[in-house]
Amino acid sequence: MESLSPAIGQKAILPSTTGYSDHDLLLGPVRLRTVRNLNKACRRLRIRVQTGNGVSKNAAAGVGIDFSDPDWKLKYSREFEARFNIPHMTDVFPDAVSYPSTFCLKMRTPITEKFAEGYPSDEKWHGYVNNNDRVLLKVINYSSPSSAGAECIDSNCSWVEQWVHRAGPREKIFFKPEEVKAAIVTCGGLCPGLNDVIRQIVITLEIYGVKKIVGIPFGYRGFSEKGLAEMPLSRKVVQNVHLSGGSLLGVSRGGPKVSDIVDSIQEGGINMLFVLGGNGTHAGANAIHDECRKRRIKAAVVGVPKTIDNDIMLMDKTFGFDTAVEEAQRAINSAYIEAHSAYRGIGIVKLMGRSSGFIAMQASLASGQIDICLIPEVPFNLHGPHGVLRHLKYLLETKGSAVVCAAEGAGQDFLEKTNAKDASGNAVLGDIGVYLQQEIKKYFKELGQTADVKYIDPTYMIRACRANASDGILCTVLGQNAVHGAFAGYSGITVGICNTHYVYFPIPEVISKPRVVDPNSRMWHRCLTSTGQPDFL
Ligand SMILES: Nc1ncnc2c1ncn2[C@@H]1O[C@H](COP(=O)(O)OP(=O)(O)O)[C@@H](O)[C@H]1O
Ligand SMILES: O=P(O)(O)OC[C@H]1O[C@](O)(COP(=O)(O)O)[C@@H](O)[C@@H]1O
Ligand SMILES: [Mg+2]
Repeated sequence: MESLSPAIGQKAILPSTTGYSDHDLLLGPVRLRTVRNLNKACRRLRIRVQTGNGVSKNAAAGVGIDFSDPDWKLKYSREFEARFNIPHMTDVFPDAVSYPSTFCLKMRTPITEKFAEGYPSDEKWHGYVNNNDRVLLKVINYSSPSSAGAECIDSNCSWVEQWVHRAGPREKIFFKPEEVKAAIVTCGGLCPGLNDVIRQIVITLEIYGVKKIVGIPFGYRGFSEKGLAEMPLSRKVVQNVHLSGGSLLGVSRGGPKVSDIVDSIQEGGINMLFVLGGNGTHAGANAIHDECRKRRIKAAVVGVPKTIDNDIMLMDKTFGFDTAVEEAQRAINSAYIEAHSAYRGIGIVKLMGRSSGFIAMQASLASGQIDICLIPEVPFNLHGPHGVLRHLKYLLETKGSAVVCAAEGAGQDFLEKTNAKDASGNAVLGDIGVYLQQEIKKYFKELGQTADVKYIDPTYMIRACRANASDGILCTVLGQNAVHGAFAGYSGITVGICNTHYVYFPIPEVISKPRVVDPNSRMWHRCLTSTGQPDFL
């Protein structure tokens, strides 16, 4: 490893291989020879090393801005507003006609069948969201770029307001309910809460007065594969679907070209499409939205982000994540019991998380039973004086047992690369859990010491289950807001929760890159505090 021995008061530039890069750190009176020592020193000096992740974020945020311009903040805010503008039907059809909303909870019974005489409205009802309502995207005013997790635009970390669009029902709608044919599709892997979202979309569409609602079977494939017919949906059909996990409609990876999907949309007369899926699905949804615009189809394409990995940018969390973390507790607790009851027992639990370690981090934090948490975002050594194996030896000597929680994507550098891809083009990863189990057994065998290693892989169990109560509520609000967004004439948008408020984002902003755990974040530091694990570097 590169040796670091800068003088006191000098700036240290760390090698990029450490996972920390390009940051400036004023050093105190500590001789620093390795990154490990530097990390220790940082803790002693109570200063934090800015991660590569955080710095690149900071640098990216301020790119192209002339900070000497006294109006730079105003200009930045304007550019931000333009970036987060949500596409509307009137962008393409300036003469599109709007109608008073049929979503008025004061006029629910009886639900009007015909709207020829005009739509019911109640002037006294103040349940609508104004198109100009906004929600603050960032709520922390960082006083310094060295504050944990600081996301700064300029070198002073100046406060600049960043607003995004508030979700909810609008007073004017751009679709006549009797002319709507709405379709719902669920793509990618399973996620707790898919049925809850489907249910809420159907129920809300019916409240608006929509009669033609269909489900597209088995993801985007349902648009093209022969023999897969649309599934008629109604409140009656979806009434109890949230009581079980999975997707009523089925899911799939891979599928037809975007142009074929749009052909199918056109042929089927679909003018509202609700797309439930992760980053891949949203890339598809945005492409469908673009293609619809190109063909001048008056359709609304609205996404609802679905991923237990929680790897979608800008939102507090995605639905299903909390449930997955909760389900993971059972596997962790079993691993703990096995390890704790065995003579020199070691439990390993592998949890989903292809490129983001949120499930492993939160599940470790929640359980309080994990000694070592390994995630894709934080490199680690297995062997050597500071490796995971040496620490396990220490744990067996001091505690008598140990439990490791590894995210699926952690430590992939140790495994042979196959370049295999799934039908959607996602990399198929090697099994880090099996590898850890083998290496741990080998290590203790070579030492001539006992280690009773148990590996638990609950992979599909944490997502093939019913949503818990908090996810159920999140699904409800997201599903309803997806329908409100479509009726309001927006398209190419997705719904999310942001600082506890519900918002609409333009799709490209949330899929520009996967959301990952920031190793400089307070949450990762809290996880390290809880497990007590060293840096493994
Ligand atoms: N860049 C893309 N453009 C269009 N469609 C995509 C794109 N990436 C993935 N898809 C499609 O989206 C669907 C789900 O993608 P996948 O990556 O499997 O799951 P997720 O949406 O959960 O990330 C698949 O049918 C896949 O073909
Ligand atoms: O075996 P499958 O169905 O491809 O799913 C496994 C993948 O599901 C995930 O939870 C993510 O799924 P999505 O892409 O659907 O969000 C990954 O962490 C994991 O690799
Ligand atoms: Mg994905």
